[in-house]
Amino acid sequence: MLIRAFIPAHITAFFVPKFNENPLLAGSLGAGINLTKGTNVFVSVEVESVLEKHVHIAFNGEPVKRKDAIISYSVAEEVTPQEFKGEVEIWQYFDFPNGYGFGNSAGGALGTALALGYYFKNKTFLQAAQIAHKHEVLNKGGLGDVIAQIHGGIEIRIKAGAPGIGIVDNIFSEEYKVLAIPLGRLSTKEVLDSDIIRTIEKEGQKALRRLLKNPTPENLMHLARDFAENTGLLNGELLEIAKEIDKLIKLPSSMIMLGKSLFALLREEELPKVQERLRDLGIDSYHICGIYNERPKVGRWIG
Ligand SMILES: Nc1ncnc2c1ncn2[C@@H]1O[C@H](COP(=O)(O)OP(=O)(O)O)[C@@H](O)[C@H]1O
Ligand SMILES: CC(C)(COP(=O)(O)O)[C@@H](O)C(=O)O
Repeated sequence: MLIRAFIPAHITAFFVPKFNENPLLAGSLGAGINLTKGTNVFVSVEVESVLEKHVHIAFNGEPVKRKDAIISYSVAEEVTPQEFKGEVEIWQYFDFPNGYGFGNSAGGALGTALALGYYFKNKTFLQAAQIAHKHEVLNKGGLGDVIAQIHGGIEIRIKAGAPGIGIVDNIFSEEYKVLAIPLGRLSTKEVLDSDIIRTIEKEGQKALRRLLKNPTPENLMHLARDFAENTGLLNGELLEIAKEIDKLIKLPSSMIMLGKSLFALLREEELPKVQERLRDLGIDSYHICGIYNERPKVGRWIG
């Protein structure tokens, strides 16, 4: 039996890290957007063909070693029952590159947890999601991606913590397209461990306060851009490209936390001009997606 889980990519607009020794109480406040593109995880299980439990993970069809996918491996080992003997194969396919701020590590972890929970019927949705959150936080892959991904939509994290503990709200929105431009990697772990984190906390709190007073997608983009520039994370070439895009659309573009990537909310009619400009700038790898307003999907996969 093949199980498939779809987890939306999640882009963070701004955030306030909330560290805690208990990973279920750790997380983040902030806001972000779930996309119609993301991570598909396929799980197949073969029972009793071997004397022990074997877990294999592949990213986009290529097998990955345990140390390169420690988050998903840890999740798989915890969700698969201890006494289980057999082969567990986990195939993760990403629409966006790893490490560019699209929450791939969380998507892979959550997809793995939900698909295995579905197969073994040994966890509830929230129990599986908490295991994904725990390993994501312990390995500093992210803080608030998992809880944001299970809520969908344009989200505001108003109380930090794991799924079932933190609180996520949603902003009402008209039809917007999301332009996402992956331009480079930025290690989430390195940023979370660095000194910028103090400025991130201050700027993130300010943005959250202002967003809750005026909770619109338009305000979100203005606050995201202020956060990105005031923290100094958005600079150099990335900032130059953002300014080019801003000349063509109504709302400011901003930086995807935490990756060297940009995003913008735009109307269908604004697209052709932006696409033309991106072509002129020599940027051909960008994505246009919708906002994903549902919960992640998990179920039996037939063909
Ligand atoms: N699906 C996954 N499962 C486990 N680990 C992952 C997965 N995707 C990415 N990682 C790990 O996380 C690192 C990138 O983390 P992060 O910067 O949070 O990326 P992203 O912004 O895509 O979430 C990668 O270098 C890789 O080691
Ligand atoms: C911004 C970040 C801390 C990291 O995001 P990513 O690099 O996409 O895993 C996120 O998890 C959040 O809490 O908002």
